[in-house]
Amino acid sequence: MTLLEVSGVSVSFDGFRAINNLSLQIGEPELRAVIGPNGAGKTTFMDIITGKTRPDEGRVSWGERNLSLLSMSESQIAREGIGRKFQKPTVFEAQSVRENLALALKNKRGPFDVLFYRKTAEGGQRIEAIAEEIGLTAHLTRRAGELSHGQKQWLEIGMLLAQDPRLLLVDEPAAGMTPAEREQTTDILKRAARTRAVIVVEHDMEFVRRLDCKVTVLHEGSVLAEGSLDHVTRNQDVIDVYLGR
Ligand SMILES: Nc1ncnc2c1ncn2[C@@H]1O[C@H](COP(=O)(O)OP(=O)(O)OP(=O)(O)O)[C@@H](O)[C@H]1O
Repeated sequence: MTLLEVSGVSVSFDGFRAINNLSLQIGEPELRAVIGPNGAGKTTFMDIITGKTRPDEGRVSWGERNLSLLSMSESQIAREGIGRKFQKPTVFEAQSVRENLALALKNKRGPFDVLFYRKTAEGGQRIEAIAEEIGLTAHLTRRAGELSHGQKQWLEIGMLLAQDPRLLLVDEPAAGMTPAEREQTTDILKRAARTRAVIVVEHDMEFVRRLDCKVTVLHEGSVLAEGSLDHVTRNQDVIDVYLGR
């Protein structure tokens, strides 16, 4: 089913159209990569979905009831189940990996989770399961500040997964990672996208290839091409504006 539908969205900053009549749909579950040259509008696109930037025109509808995200605040959107991973990891460095995950579980969206979360066996099991999912089982007792850059990124992805998002937005996860970390990151994102929608903005083509998913190429605030990576990289417009430079 379609989870997110962006249609005819435009936004200008000081007369410059950063997003120009943008339309795209994301399914549930789905893994989607969004690529495009600098200034194509990738960050602004995510800012619109999360409610940080309000478009001048268009619609953004969400879920089976086609709710308009444009009439919701940033925190309402987060409670709807839209999580965002920024480029820079923001984990609690002085706390252990386990404590970081426990904190994220405690702050889980939804009224019941906040009221009834206890240090229960179930909470412990969830932490173990998430640690397994992000490949940090062997590091649960370590201070987050001691982790490598890649491990911190995984921990933050784990903290977002603890909130059980329906849509996870991930901004340039490969940046600053070693090749081995990149490989593990693609595995984590692919696994996460089995049960939810995950949108990954990424410049690294090798990384996008390994994600092995549908790709949307943005250019000047609109969709230039969409399809498999092979399909879009054969597109002459994509070669001209993005790949051939
Ligand atoms: N708040 C703002 N005020 C003015 N201009 C902005 C603002 N936000 C974005 N822009 C402009 O809108 C255009 C799109 O920017 P955006 O950051 O969305 O592109 P991007 O595809 O994420 O680029 P990059 O790959 O460099 O991160 C750019 O020309 C940028 O300078």
